[in-house]
Amino acid sequence: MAETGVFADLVAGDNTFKYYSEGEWKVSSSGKLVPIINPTTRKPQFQVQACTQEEVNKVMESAKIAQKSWAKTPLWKRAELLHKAAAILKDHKKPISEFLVKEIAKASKDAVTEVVRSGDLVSYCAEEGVRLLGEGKFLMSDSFPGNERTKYCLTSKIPLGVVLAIPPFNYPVNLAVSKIAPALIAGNALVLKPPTQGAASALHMVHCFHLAGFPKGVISCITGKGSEIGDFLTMHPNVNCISFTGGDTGIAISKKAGMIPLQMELGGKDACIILEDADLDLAAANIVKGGFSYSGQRCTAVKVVLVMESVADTLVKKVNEKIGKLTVGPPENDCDITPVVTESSADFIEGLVMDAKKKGATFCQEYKRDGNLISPLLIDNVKQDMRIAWEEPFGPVVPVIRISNAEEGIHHCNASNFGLQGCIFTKDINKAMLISDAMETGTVQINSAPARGPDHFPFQGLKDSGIGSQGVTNSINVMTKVKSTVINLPTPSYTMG
Ligand SMILES: NC(=O)C1=CN([C@@H]2O[C@H](COP(=O)(O)OP(=O)(O)OC[C@H]3O[C@@H](n4cnc5c(N)ncnc54)[C@H](OP(=O)(O)O)[C@@H]3O)[C@@H](O)[C@H]2O)C=CC1
Ligand SMILES: O=C(O)[C@H](O)COP(=O)(O)O
Repeated sequence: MAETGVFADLVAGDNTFKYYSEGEWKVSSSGKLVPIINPTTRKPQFQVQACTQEEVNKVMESAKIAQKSWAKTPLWKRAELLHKAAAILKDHKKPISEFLVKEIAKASKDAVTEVVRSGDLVSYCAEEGVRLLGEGKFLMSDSFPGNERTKYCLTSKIPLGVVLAIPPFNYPVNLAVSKIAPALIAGNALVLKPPTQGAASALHMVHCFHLAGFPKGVISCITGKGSEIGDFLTMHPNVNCISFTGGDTGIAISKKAGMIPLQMELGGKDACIILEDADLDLAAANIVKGGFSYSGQRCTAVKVVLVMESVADTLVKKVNEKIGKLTVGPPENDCDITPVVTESSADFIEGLVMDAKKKGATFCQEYKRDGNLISPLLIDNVKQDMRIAWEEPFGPVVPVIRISNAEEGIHHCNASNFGLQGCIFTKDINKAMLISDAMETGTVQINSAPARGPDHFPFQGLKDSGIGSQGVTNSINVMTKVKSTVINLPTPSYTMG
């Protein structure tokens, strides 16, 4: 593993890494380490520091101080540093991706893609920030009834202060930089709490920002179990904004957080509605890609297929043919289906599968599990009383519900407590638009599986799927607020024509 060379500073011992505070790599005074279990071997692979509350306080204090001078750093210089970090990150895609393979069992080629995509996101954000934050608004008072032109209002976007970023395990690098880059370009300081599974990759990514030369305290990284230090972090008085991606934890955080802006991207039960006129080959390919990439551990995975009864047999056959070609095995071998992240996650998935079996669903493949490795499974004839109709497996299992009209599909989608994305397969764009408008989700894809990317697209969930919107531009907006200065003139002044 990449323990030497450019990453030597963050190594605290054999497969053990430091946390990042005040521009330095440090060992926690707690003397405690948090193990990261390799999902494939189910044995401890790495260890990170279990940071203490005092260490969190120190990070927050230095972030607060550093932010003041960072906000006064010219925008072009902030962008320059981000471009530099992006380049360093991409240069080190190989070692960082190796950590992703070992700690979250992401297939090698997908792990490399995640790091490259992250570098691109950071650069794009630097560019977008320069344009977006370099502009303000100029309003004149006489457009509002009863006013003369005596007031000129100048607005600009200013940073919030300290942004706390908490990403989930499935994209520990990409979903971290999607919070870090917009926060930094906007002049905020950023404190990262990476997911425990994914912390080693995230720490190595943070080191790329260190190598780029960000001033001390502008970016920091606290490690430890969310269940132990999470509340202390999210309720810390120095935090001025929380950007969180993950599961129901986000709902709890939003109830506890103070009066600060929240950006929450939570779970999903993305529905895939297939109409009679759909291109079934295209639909089948997207169900397999959407439902099974990274073993279904994506918030945007296809999590329920709602297909018209008249084409259901043909569609299921086509999907099964493709599932039969998926490779199942370790991430090192670039298999399509790799072990799910934890044993408890595999147990949860198995619970959903067994419930469907007990209630009479049709299994298109035999259910197979070896440790955390679950073989891909399509479950047909799923009924409303089955848990898998409503809950997200976050694993390689896709339920199929047969419907007799589009309204049934829309109804099922909208009855969910989630509302992240959804998709429709049809050749009739007029029908697609009507269904899209009726679906209560943040995004609807027409003739493609749900997806967050490209990373500059808006990405948001309704209902329990989130608060606010992500995507490069929206994240910069969430992490800034508007400041106005009004020039009051003693007499009205009109520009001569
Ligand atoms: N909408 C979206 O964009 C996405 C949504 N998700 C959803 O996330 C879930 C799976 O991801 P997973 O990582 O397991 O999600 P979790 O909600 O369990 O964890 C997400 C992050 O929160 C941290 N955390 C845990 N407890 C607390 C706490 N009390 N306070 C603050 N932070 C805490 C975790 O740290 P630690 O690891 O140390 O526990 C981790 O960094 C699924 O439900 C999925 O749908 C996932 C990806 C994207
Ligand atoms: O966490 C997730 O699952 C992602 O936000 C989904 O991203 P993707 O659609 O680009 O895989």
